Amino acid sequence: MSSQDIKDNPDPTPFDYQAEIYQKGLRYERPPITFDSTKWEALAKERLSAEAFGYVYGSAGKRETSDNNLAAFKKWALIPNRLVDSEFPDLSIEIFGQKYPYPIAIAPVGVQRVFHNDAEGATARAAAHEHVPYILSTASSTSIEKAAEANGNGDRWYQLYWPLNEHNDITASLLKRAKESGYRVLVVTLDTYILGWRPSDMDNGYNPFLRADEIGVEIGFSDPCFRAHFKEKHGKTVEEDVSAAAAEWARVVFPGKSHGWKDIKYLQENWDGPIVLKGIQTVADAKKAKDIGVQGIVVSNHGGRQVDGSVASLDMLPKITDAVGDSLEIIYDSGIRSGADVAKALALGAKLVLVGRPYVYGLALQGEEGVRHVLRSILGDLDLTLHLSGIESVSKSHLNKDVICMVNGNPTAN
Ligand SMILES: Cc1cc2nc3c(=O)[nH]c(=O)nc-3n(C[C@H](O)[C@H](O)[C@H](O)COP(=O)(O)O)c2cc1C
Ligand SMILES: O=C(O)C(=O)c1ccccc1
Repeated sequence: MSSQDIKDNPDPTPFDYQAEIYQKGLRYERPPITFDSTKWEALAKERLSAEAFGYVYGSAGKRETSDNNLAAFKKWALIPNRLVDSEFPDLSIEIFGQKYPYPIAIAPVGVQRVFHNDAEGATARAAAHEHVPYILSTASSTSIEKAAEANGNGDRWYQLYWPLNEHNDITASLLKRAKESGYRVLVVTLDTYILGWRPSDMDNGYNPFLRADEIGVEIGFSDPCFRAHFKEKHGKTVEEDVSAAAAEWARVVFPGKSHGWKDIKYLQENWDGPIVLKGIQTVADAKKAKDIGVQGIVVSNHGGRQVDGSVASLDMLPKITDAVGDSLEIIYDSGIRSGADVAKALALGAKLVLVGRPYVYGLALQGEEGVRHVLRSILGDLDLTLHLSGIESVSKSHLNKDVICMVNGNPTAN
């Protein structure tokens, strides 16, 4: 066997991955990146510039929300059940009418050229290889079409940073491009109509989105409607003044003003497919999402990057699931760092969980292979965590109070 073993196996299960790692270990072959998920951040810090690391690691204000997100997972504990006569767990889920082998997806993350030259292309390829849905950010360094090409036969979703109504023509153009390039689900991010107060980026004077070297503006610069708008307003083409064009694109997608609930209708009229609202943190908003007729929500606080001093996203998950879980698909992000974290979010009501910063660290460390490593690590960890807890499938762990309890509190398991 060669070091190509894992790559040559077109469909290794997470368990195959673990077995091959130990076999290679017998031949003194060590994996290029650690399996200790708590170390990826520090390794990425060594690799990236201070600005780039500050950008991904950075959070709003004193990092309280970010810290709360991580601490919230420690308030819950899995409870292993014994003598459950079962095979390896079935990790598959069905969401929006499609079956997926695993309950995780790639969170939308902008400006990926900051982290690796292969940028979104690497992430989109890694996601397709690992059969994990890929979500492309509007703030990407790669166009909608090129990311789709890299993602190939993978399942892809498009995350919209939503221009105000006066720019509905640009919104319609982005949606049309996404549809034509095979993006299936529309994810509308509601919590970032302007960037939060982020001390690390401000200390570095660093906003990659404003940079004219096409780090986060590729989707705008390749959009015919945005190009026409820029020409009309500035009397020049995008290429004739890339700095002004980058600033204009930033104004269009981060206008500093939020839409209202009534505006969702426009998206429903212009997107033929499931719509998911990302950034929901209250039961009241979850109910509004349900009433307005979208298909899903992402319970998320943007990894604590927007509002400091706020509630952990995980703390809101059970409440929101109780209120709307039977009428909407509930997706979760903010603070997922390991397989056990995924298992906890599933038990507390999420159908699907988005992995954010960890895969960005993988991308920084080793491009496409690094992202694949992080996804396989989290999945392998999840697989064994469920199996060794006597949980036969992801669907059985969903909302199952027999597999999770609160530490130092209730509700406890039976
Ligand atoms: C560097 C970075 C860029 C991000 N860019 C976007 C984005 O363009 N669109 C979006 O909806 N969310 C974006 N997010 C938020 C993620 O989708 C996700 O909500 C967050 O990373 C979850 O928190 P966690 O990574 O701490 O688990 C970004 C997050 C990071 C770390
Ligand atoms: O940094 C972020 O959290 C984010 O959403 C974003 C905003 C602008 C450009 C790229 C990502």
